[in-house]
Amino acid sequence: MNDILAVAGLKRSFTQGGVTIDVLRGIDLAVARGEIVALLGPSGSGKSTLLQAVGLLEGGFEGSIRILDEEAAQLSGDERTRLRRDALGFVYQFHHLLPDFNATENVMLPQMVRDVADAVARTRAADLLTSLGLGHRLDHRPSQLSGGEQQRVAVARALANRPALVLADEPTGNLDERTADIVIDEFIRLVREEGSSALVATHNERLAARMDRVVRLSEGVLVEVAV
Ligand SMILES: Nc1ncnc2c1ncn2[C@@H]1O[C@H](COP(=O)(O)OP(=O)(O)OP(=O)(O)O)[C@@H](O)[C@H]1O
Repeated sequence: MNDILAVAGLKRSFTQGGVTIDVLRGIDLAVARGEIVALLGPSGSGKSTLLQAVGLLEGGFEGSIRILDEEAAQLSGDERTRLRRDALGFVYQFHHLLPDFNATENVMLPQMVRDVADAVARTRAADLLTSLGLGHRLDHRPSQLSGGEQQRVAVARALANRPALVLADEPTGNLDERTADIVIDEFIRLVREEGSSALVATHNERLAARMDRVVRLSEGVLVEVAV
């Protein structure tokens, strides 16, 4: 079984003020080991909703989500947390780095949660940051970094625990075009080097075309897009 992620018949609706919107109407999606898949779709089409379900951050959906062959619906809360911590990495539009910690410490943190020894976590953090061109910024706090640098630290943090799958929600949405290109290329390179896989939500077709495969979320279902 080579799929890191297998989603089948995934549905999610929201009801507010007596009105129900069917955001996900039956999503089928597989991400193979080593594959980088772009998830395209206009604002409000449900990209974040899908990533939150796959990231085991939200319940309330119908259908099947299998990560590394484990069916999410059959797991207890603790088991879901364990699977999320061990198998998934996250990058968001805003970096969400801790302001009082420097770049190295921010990348060490997810490793500390998994009881990785301090020295090992520090070396891993420095290696990742150096690979992303931040070897001269290891001791800088987020406020002392540019937007592109902050986002690269967030990428390093997402990969720190060697996740099988990285979920990225508009990872370059806050960056100018040129910086976005650089960060997404670095992201793709590092995911490949690390032997990880990724599902990347974006509304940017140009960035999507750099990935292995593109799917588009439209009217609550996914359609494959030729690139
Ligand atoms: N908790 C919630 N309660 C009610 N409606 C919600 C909730 N979360 C999302 N929605 C609705 O679901 C739809 C999809 O939202 P979602 O954030 O997944 O879209 P998106 O494609 O990620 O958009 P964007 O590109 O703007 O981030 C929207 O119409 C939104 O209003």
